[in-house]
Amino acid sequence: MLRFSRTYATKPLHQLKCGIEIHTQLNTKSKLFSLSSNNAFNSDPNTFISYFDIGLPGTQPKLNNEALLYALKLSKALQCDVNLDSSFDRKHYFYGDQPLGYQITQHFSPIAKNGKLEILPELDGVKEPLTVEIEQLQIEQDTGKSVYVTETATEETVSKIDLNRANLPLIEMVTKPNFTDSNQVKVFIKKFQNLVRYLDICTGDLETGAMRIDVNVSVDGFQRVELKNLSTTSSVMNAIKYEFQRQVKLIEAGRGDEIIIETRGWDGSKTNSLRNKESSLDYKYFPDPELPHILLDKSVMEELQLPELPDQVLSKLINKPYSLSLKDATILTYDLDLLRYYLDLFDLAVISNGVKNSKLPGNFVIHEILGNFSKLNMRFDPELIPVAKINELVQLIDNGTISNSSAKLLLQHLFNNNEDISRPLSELIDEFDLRKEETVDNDQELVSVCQEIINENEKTVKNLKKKPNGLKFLVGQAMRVTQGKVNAAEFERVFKGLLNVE
Ligand SMILES: Nc1ncnc2c1ncn2[C@@H]1O[C@H](COP(=O)(O)OP(=O)(O)OP(=O)(O)O)[C@@H](O)[C@H]1O
Ligand SMILES: [Mg+2]
Ligand SMILES: [Mg+2]
Repeated sequence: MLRFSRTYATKPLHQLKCGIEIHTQLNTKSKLFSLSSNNAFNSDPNTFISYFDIGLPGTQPKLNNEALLYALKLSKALQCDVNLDSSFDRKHYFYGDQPLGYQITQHFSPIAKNGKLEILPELDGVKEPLTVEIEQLQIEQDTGKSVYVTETATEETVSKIDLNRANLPLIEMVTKPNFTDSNQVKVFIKKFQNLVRYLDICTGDLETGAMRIDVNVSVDGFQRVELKNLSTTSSVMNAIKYEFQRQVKLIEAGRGDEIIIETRGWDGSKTNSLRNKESSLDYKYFPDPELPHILLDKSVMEELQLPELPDQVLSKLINKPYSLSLKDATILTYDLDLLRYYLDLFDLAVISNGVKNSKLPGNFVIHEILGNFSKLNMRFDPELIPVAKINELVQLIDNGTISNSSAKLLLQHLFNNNEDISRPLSELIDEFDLRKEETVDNDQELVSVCQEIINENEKTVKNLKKKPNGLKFLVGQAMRVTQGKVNAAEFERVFKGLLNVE
């Protein structure tokens, strides 16, 4: 018989270690070192370029202060030590999409170091807390794009170059290798994405390349491998899992030394070597003589104001007066438009108009409104259903004019017949006969409806002890009979009384 000691059985056999690098493209008005517009996404190739962007001799870089401001905002949000004297360096390599022959980056003296981002059980739904240490932030230029096209006439593959992206501002953020499982990486990416959106410095989208992630993976202290071309969070996760397994197999076969420092790509199902250490370039870094140092006064960081950040918003939402579940609060923080809509509704309905059931705004926005948008296959759009309308609806439920289910029907109607948005709700309520009837409000009436349903569903009633879900079925029947004019909770109460169940 096999015996495992307690520690042996619970300790993972192999230790994963991961550090990540994220390139964040800043949504400034102009490029990093020129005045061409930073608005090139989806436009014709080579239409957003200046002489400097394409590397014409004699042109000189001038730092865009807006990009610097964005970098400082991110540094502050990540609690970094900001460097009061940072500078730019040239990283040399030859490639068609890099016309200068070098990339301007911050190699020797980056803008910020030693930050952190906390992953917390109470806000991020993880089991263990994790402090992700930020090694550094550096400001650098983006490169152009190479596009490979096969000409139909000659069947020759040619490489075309689009320099719209050249010289766009990027921040490279490098974490320490603090991650020990892929889920932590996923949570971190989501958190970072949300952070840059709240700071309004980047769209945070991976699909468009506005955010690009490289992951470094090592196992049991062997060499690290860098993974590139990861354009979705799921490809990041899958690539880490695949690479972990690949390295574990080598280690278990006693071939751990074959794991070499290299860059590997992800093709959707496996990682493939792109370049190894021997072929890695010597970038011959040296300080850019054309760019002055960035000299900052200490007071700049103290005076820099940040907007409310995602973690602060999340804590606000799960506490009074909102008291949302972590899950619902998280959904709201992922979409700034939806968050504003919810807060406006809560303000109007609960704070200004005294709606007693403070759960109604959350239930309507997160479940009903989002549900209707997703049925229509649409992104949330606050224009389609004005918040004032939902405020009215919520009040009508709260003061007992209509039931919850009638309100949901009404909302669905407004989604499907958007022209009715301008009609008063009272008119629609009368038209569809949704007003709660006084007689139905009366317990006697409810009892007789429920009794009839009990008589018609003997089997469900008999099995109720074994299958308590049967109660929901009975309530559903009663709702159907009364066309949703009575709340489900009312019926549940009467059924429980008549059937003597808890
Ligand atoms: N043993 C390790 N296992 C996994 N990751 C590691 C390990 N050691 C370092 N890393 C990670 O590797 C990354 C190194 O990034 P950094 O930008 O400093 O250098 P680089 O990858 O060599 O340069 P480049 O920017 O040219 O890719 C960091 O995210 C760091 O956390
Ligand atoms: Mg790297
Ligand atoms: Mg790097």
